[in-house]
Amino acid sequence: MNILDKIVIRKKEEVADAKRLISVKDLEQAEHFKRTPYVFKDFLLAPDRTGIIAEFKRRSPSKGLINGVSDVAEVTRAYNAAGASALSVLTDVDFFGGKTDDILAARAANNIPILRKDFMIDEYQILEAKAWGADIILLIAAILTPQQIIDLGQFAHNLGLNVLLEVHNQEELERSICPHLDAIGVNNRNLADFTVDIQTSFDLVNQIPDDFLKISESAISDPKTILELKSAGFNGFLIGENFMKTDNPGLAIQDFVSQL
Ligand SMILES: O=P(O)(O)OC[C@@H](O)[C@@H](O)c1c[nH]c2ccccc12
Repeated sequence: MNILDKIVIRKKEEVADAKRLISVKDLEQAEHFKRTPYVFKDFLLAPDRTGIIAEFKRRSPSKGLINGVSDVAEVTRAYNAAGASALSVLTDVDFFGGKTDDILAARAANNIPILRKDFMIDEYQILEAKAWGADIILLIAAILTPQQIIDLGQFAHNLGLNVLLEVHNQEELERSICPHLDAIGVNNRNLADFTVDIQTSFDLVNQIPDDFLKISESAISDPKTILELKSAGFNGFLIGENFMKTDNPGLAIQDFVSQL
């Protein structure tokens, strides 16, 4: 069984447990549930922002522990100050070391869009995202049917949330594209076997219709790569490990941005 299958099996248990602990009604009564989410596009295309979606990531199945000490509010504030267009906060507990409180902490410290980075399989998780103050949810084509993508995308849109669809190849892109998406992300990492190749982004960019924001995800470690991806047509760049693996992720992004 590959890692993605394992994550989804565990995720189903996690969601079932969460549903027993906190009712939909409770989520809907959360303070953040009333706020109007930020619009992803406004920040991704803002001339005074970099297009970088900077990720807070403690660990991953491929790399193990990346950063066990940094504080989420402090790091995300520094990402924001350095010109990140949006923040990505991993909330998966067992495989990525996330905590549900991480989004609440990032939300309290920032006024730019936050992506709830998780393996979404159930509407309940979208309600959680809204209740925690997130603005964008991720739908991963590799773990969802086309119908699930339509249903979850529509559900998120009805709550005013933005939707980022993640694909890894042309087949996933073709079968998953639907109107209930705002952005399409090409993951340069194959989540089934962890191999990385930036070329995946260059190969797929022209297959993505222009009505969606185009985002290149993972394995970006060189400012030059951003310039190349930009000229190929990408609007956004999702970066985690390159910053989080350092002692000071906030300083790392500042240094990176100064080279753009
Ligand atoms: O740390 P990196 O290589 O910069 O990658 C960030 C982000 O793209 C990656 O964490 C990611 C992309 N898609 C995901 C889906 C689930 C969990 C994690 C991810």
